[in-house]
Parts: sequence; structure tokens; C-alpha cells
Amino acid sequence: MIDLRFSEEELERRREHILEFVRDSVDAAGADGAVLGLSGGIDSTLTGYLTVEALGAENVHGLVLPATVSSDENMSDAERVAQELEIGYDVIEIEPIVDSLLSVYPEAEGDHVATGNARARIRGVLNYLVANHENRLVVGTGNRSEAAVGYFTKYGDGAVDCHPIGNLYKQQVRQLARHVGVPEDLAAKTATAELWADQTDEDELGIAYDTLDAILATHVDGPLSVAATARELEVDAETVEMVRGLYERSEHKRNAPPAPEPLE
Ligand SMILES: Nc1ncnc2c1ncn2[C@@H]1O[C@H](COP(=O)(O)OP(=O)(O)OC[C@H]2O[C@@H]([n+]3cccc(C(=O)O)c3)[C@H](O)[C@@H]2O)[C@@H](O)[C@H]1O
Ligand SMILES: Nc1ncnc2c1ncn2[C@@H]1O[C@H](COP(=O)(O)OP(=O)(O)OP(=O)(O)O)[C@@H](O)[C@H]1O
Ligand SMILES: [Mg+2]
Repeated sequence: MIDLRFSEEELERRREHILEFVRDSVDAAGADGAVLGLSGGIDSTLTGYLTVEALGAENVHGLVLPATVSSDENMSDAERVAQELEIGYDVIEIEPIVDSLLSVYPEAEGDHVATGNARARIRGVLNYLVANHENRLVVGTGNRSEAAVGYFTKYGDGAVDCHPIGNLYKQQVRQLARHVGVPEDLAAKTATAELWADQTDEDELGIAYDTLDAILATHVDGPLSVAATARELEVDAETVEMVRGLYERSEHKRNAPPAPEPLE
């Protein structure tokens, strides 16, 4: 497998680049700061650390939004991050809102994907409620690995104003997190969307992040063909094809919704 980790010098360059990006995004919008969802996972933890470094703790509002399927460990880690960063934050239980949705559309009861995605979208609605009310930007936590294979909820966790860590592969997210001082137990945590019970990213995607990252860097974002990538990384061509398929089928999530071409 190829090693995508950065040198110390490159890590520092990336950090500075992201800090500038966050400041520029907020300034360009004339916003008074940022709001972001904190899940106790590494993506939102790193994004929280960088956003606070860029804007100052007083300009960042955290939202910890537990559902019934959220683990106590993740929710207490999310609060721990907000306290460590000394930002203002709210804890809002979202399950009553999920119940309310299912009470008006009970057909979706028991559909874990539809209900799980609704949880992600309810979090998006709450992020924008705060953003509108406090003139803030919603800072997204998506990384390149998730974006490339569409592993996010369209208009859920994907509904944000900018993606500070959006060009980092998952293993680089962990590396930058360690570099900026995120505690090791958070940096090493198993990735989970926590949209339904016992979900993990790698189980659902059917591939380990290190393999996914290597295929993305070599083939989807890189120059090699499927066959050459399989040879280079010593993986099955079917695995590379699988990633290619996820990338192609999720194109619609990365683009603005299309309209018909203008008529002459
Ligand atoms: N070709 C196409 N062109 C335009 N639109 C298209 C389309 N195909 C589907 N669609 C639309 O997209 C919808 C499906 O997309 P979506 O609603 O997102 O649903 P979907 O992609 O089915 O599910 C979201 C996936 O992301 C994962 N996820 C979500 C949230 C967070 C995280 C995490 O890592 O934390 C992971 C989740 O576990 C699940 O695997 C369809 O119902 C349809 O409305
Ligand atoms: N319980 C929650 N409270 C607040 N925000 C949440 C919650 N669950 C998910 N989110 C938001 O949705 C984003 C997407 O979740 P995702 O699981 O991809 O990231 P993560 O939890 O930060 O890291 P990891 O992927 O390693 O679990 C989170 O980063 C966070 O902003
Ligand atoms: Mg998570």
C-alpha cells in the first residue's frame, strides 16, 4: 500500500493553508464566526480544533446532537472537545424530531437508511437555525475519502458552507489531528456515522480506509488505470472497480442540482 502521510513540514503547510481558508471563508461571507456539529469523531474534532485556531474560541459555536443510536462515549467525547476548546456549545436531543417526522410519515418506520439520513438532515437543519440566527457559517467536516465515494448524506452532513478538511484523505485527517494536539484516544477512534446501531464506515463501505485512500490517490484522483492501480497496490481489480463505481454513482452528491440546458 502506498504511504500518503505528510512530512512534518508539509503538515505545517497544510495547517496554515486550512486556517487561512477558514478565515477567508468567514470574512468573504461577512459572517460573525462559525457553527459546527461535534460528534466525538475525528473529522469534527480536527475541524473544531482548526476552526478555533483560525477564528478564536469566542467565534465558534458547537452543537452536540445526540440521537438514541449515539453512544454515550461519543457524546461525552464531543462535549469534552467543546470544553477543551473553550467554545460555547449546546446539547440538543434530536430523537423527538425524528419521532415527529415518523409520526407524520410512518411508512419510513424501520427503514434504517431513510431514518438514519433523516437524523443527519435534522442536524443540518439545526446547524442552519443557529447559523441564520447568529450570522455564522456552517463549517463542514467532510474529508476527501468520504466525498469521493459519496459516503455522506446529501443535504444532511453534506449541507454546509465550506469543507476545511475536504481535500485530506482519512489517514491524513488522523495525522493532522495528532499534529495539532488532538488527544490520541480521539485521533485513533474507529470511524462511525452513528446513523443506526453498530454502524462503522469500513463495514458499510466494505473496504479499509487505508486501501480506499490508496485507490483514490492512485486511480480516482491519480493517473493510473484500474489495472495498473491493482498491480501497483497489489489489490484485486474488482476492488478498484468497486471504488470507481462508488465514485461515479455519487457524482450527483458533489455537484449543484442540474437544470435543463437553456434553449436557443
Ligand atoms: N444519479 C442521481 N442523480 C441525482 N440524484 C440522485 C441520484 N441518485 C440518487 N439521487 C438522490 O440521492 C438520494 C440518495 O442519497 P442520500 O440521501 O445521501 O442517501 P444514501 O447515499 O443512500 O445514504 C447515505 C450514505 O452515506 C452514509 N453516511 C451518511 C451520513 C454520514 C456519514 C458519515 O460518515 O458520518 C455517512 C450512510 O451511512 C449511507 O451509506 C436519493 O434518494 C435521490 O434523491
Ligand atoms: N451526534 C452528533 N452531534 C453533532 N454532530 C454530529 C453528530 N453526529 C454526526 N454529526 C456531524 O456529522 C458529521 C459527519 O459525521 P462523520 O461520522 O463523518 O464524522 P466524525 O464523526 O466527525 O468522524 P468519523 O468519520 O471518524 O466518525 C460529523 O463530523 C458532525 O459534524
Ligand atoms: Mg462519526
